[in-house]
Order: sequence, then structure tokens, then C-alpha cells
Amino acid sequence: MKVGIVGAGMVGSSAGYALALMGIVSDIVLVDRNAALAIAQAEDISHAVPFMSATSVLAGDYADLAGAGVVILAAGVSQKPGESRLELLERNAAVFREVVGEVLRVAPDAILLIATNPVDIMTQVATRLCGLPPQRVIGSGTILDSARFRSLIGCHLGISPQSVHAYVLGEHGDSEVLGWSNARAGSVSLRSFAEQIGSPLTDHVRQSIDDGVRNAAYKIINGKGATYYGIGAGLARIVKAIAQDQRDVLSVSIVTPHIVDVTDVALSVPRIVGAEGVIADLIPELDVGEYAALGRSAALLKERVESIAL
Ligand SMILES: NC(=O)C1=CN([C@@H]2O[C@H](COP(=O)(O)OP(=O)(O)OC[C@H]3O[C@@H](n4cnc5c(N)ncnc54)[C@H](O)[C@@H]3O)[C@@H](O)[C@H]2O)C=CC1
Ligand SMILES: CC(=O)C(=O)O
Repeated sequence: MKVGIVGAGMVGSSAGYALALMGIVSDIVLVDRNAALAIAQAEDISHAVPFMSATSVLAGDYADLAGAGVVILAAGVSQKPGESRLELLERNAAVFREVVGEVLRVAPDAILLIATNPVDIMTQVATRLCGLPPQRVIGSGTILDSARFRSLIGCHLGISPQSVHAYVLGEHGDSEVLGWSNARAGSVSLRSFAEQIGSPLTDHVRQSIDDGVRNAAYKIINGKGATYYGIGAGLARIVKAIAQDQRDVLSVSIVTPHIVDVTDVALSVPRIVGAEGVIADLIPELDVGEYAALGRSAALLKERVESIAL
């Protein structure tokens, strides 16, 4: 499969790097309005390829995306220290007005994979602009937040994050909802496992994990200006599910007809992802507080998306 990446900055190049190391696609094409940057990133990534795979990594223009199975959209501005994801909306919607049509013109059959923030609203903007079915316009959503959640829980319990089954729901942003009530360690409920090993999930532990997940991006951006390795791997993971028709359960964002009391809003819940994009949703059972918080997150996103004229 050929994968296009529009936006060859930190996020786009990290996704390209992760994909090249994984060796799961045949071709990667990097496109950026800064052509010299795309050329330099492609050349640098291609020098990692001989160690790990045989993926072709090139820079190109939109015409070179023809035949792509997936096109990742990572173009646009990113947060400065202290800035929220939602504050990027107007500027990145303008970028998408330019980019989405160009991609569709040459790669009408591609699945669009959105990374640009605020990713849920950008997913809904892209869906409106391209007219593809929502199942084929997928935002990375909370895949990164769920990875952060699993990682911190795994650390607390002393187990691999891959053995932690836990999802962050709703917005990829400040209103996100950590799904504590249905999280599991292996096949055991998190609460039960934590008590069995003598490391209970006290309010203090939960608060510290919540802060570590919800505020990870702010902390990393304060320290090094941007986040990119985590999302790069997350995007590659979604591409793998599509390229290999894996039918993995991943928390990703698509326009969802109905969630709590809100209609037609893009946000994340666990969904089955395969060759056709999103195949089905797996709405988890939530406790009363989580359900109400998911409703608030959905309402906030809906209000913001309605403020954007296309
Ligand atoms: N979904 C997620 O979990 C995450 C999303 N992000 C978001 O990803 C986006 C990219 O972040 P970075 O790569 O760090 O930024 P960056 O500034 O390093 O790269 C953005 C690239 O987009 C290009 N670009 C801008 N307008 C363009 C256009 N009209 N056509 C083609 N290329 C264009 C720029 O030339 C630049 O190379 C941001 O919106 C950021 O907030 C960042 C981290 C995680
Ligand atoms: C920047 C961003 O969205 C993140 O790292 O979560």
C-alpha cells in the first residue's frame, strides 16, 4: 500500500519514520508546502530503511499521491506553550480548505487519516469538505491519550501497557473522559487487580494518572516545543489496522450520528478499524459520571464545529 503524508513537519515525519521502521507499507510519499522540508525528511527517513524494511520513502507533490490507500493529514499549525488545541481551529480549518480538495482530486479512493489539531473538529471539517462516508475519514482522536492512559496504569500496576485495556473517550483535548470503570488488566477489572497486588487505585493515584494523561501535551510542549513520537506511532498503528485489515479495536474519531444526547459530532469511542476504515463502534458501558462527562465533551465539540463556516 502507498501512504501519503501531507504535512512533513514533526508529526508527519514521525508517522513516516514509524511506518518505515514497521515495514508494513510499500511506499510513503511526503508532501509539504515547504518542498525542501519534505525532501529533507524523506531523505533522512529513507536512510533508516535499510536497517529495518524495504519501504520506498520519497517527497512529492499532490500528483504523487495517486493510488494511495491512506493519506495522513498532518499539515497546519501546532500549539505554542500554554495554547489549547481548540485555539488552532480557525487557522487549521483554512489549511484544510486548501489541502483536502487537492488530495481528493488525485486520491479519491484513499482513506483520510487526520492528525491536525483540534483533531476531532478537523476530522468533521475534512468529512464535510470531502463528502466521503464518515467511516473513511478517521481522526487519530484519543488513540494517543489511550496510550498515555495505558502506559501510566501499567506503570502503577507493574505490568506491560499492552496488557492494560483502557480507553480515553470524547475529545482529544481538555474535556476528554478517562474510562476507569471499564478498564481491565488482562481479563480482571482494574480495581480488583490493583487491590489483589496491594496497589489500590486511591483517589490520589487516579488524580495523578488523570493529570498525566490530560496534561501530557502541555507538559511536553513546555519542555521541547511539540509532541510527535507518540502520535507518530499512533498514526502508524492505525495505518497498520487498515493496510492489514486487522479489525483492531482502537479509540479513533469519526463523525458519529448519535452519542449521549448529541447528534453528528466527531469524537472518539473504541471502534473496529480495518481495510474499509471504521467498521463498527464499541460503545463501552460507563458509570454515571463518565457518561455525563462524555455528553459534556460531545456538546462542547458540537458547539465549536458549528461555529466553523466552510
Ligand atoms: N492528533 C494528535 O494527537 C496530535 C496532533 N498534533 C497536531 O499535528 C499538527 C502538526 O504538528 P507538527 O508536525 O508538530 O507541526 P509542524 O509545524 O512541525 O508541521 C506542520 C507542517 O504543515 C505544513 N503545512 C502548513 N500548511 C500547509 C499547507 N497548506 N499545505 C501543505 N503543508 C502545509 C508546514 O509547512 C509544516 O511543515 C498540529 O496541528 C498539531 O497540533 C500534534 C501532536 C499530536
Ligand atoms: C499535541 C497533542 O495533541 C498531544 O500531544 O496530545
